[in-house]
Amino acid sequence: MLVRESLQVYFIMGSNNCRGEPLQVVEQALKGGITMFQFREKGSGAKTGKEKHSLAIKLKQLCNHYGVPFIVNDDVDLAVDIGADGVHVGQDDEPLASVKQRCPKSFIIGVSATNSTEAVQAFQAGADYIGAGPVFPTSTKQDAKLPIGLAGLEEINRLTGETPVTAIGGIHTDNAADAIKAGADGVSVISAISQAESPQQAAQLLNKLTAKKR
Ligand SMILES: Cc1ncsc1CCOP(=O)(O)O
Ligand SMILES: C=C1C=NC(C(F)(F)F)=NC1=N
Ligand SMILES: [Mg+2]
Repeated sequence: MLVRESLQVYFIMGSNNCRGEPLQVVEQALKGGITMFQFREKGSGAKTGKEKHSLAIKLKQLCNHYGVPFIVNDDVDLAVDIGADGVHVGQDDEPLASVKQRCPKSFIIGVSATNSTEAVQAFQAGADYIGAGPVFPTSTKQDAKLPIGLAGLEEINRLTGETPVTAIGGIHTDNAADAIKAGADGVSVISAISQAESPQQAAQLLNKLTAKKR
């Protein structure tokens, strides 16, 4: 499976990001055509321990059923333990080299970058993909840094060579195509799908807006 293709519509969610039942929201998003899913159980009201573990397993099974890669945010031990397809780590998490040592060779390992320096470091460390952002203002991540804008996204894409890049932060149907035009290989969203009236329709529309002209 090519990571670049899987990055087209990358839905990220935790139980505290959605109004409804997490499993129902993710199933709708899968039906709508998300191409990768990240379990990000973080922030106020997030589950922990056994509750988090069992939700992760249920969501992984759902993604497996739809043939969509299942990625765990931050929690490397959980990702390895439940047989996820990969893990996403931030700058202040464990360094990529040591994460790699603890994960199966087949793991997809993604790294966050909030500026060009971090993006180049991730590229040089051999990240399988880079999450560049926040591109636009977002209220979903409490400690999000200053938005880098489309110019910042373009610069990161210029500097990271062949490493796939996904744009994250305030991405919605009105700016998703701009992110692709700025060179991103795909978009990552939380609220655009998790807070949508119909997560399925939101996913469908984002899939259309991010399809690369062949
Ligand atoms: C996890 C994360 N990292 C940078 S911005 C962000 C939150 C994105 O949420 P939304 O898609 O609702 O703006
Ligand atoms: C903070 C994050 C930044 N980027 C990404 C992704 F979109 F997956 F690359 N996920 C995160 N959790
Ligand atoms: Mg690139």
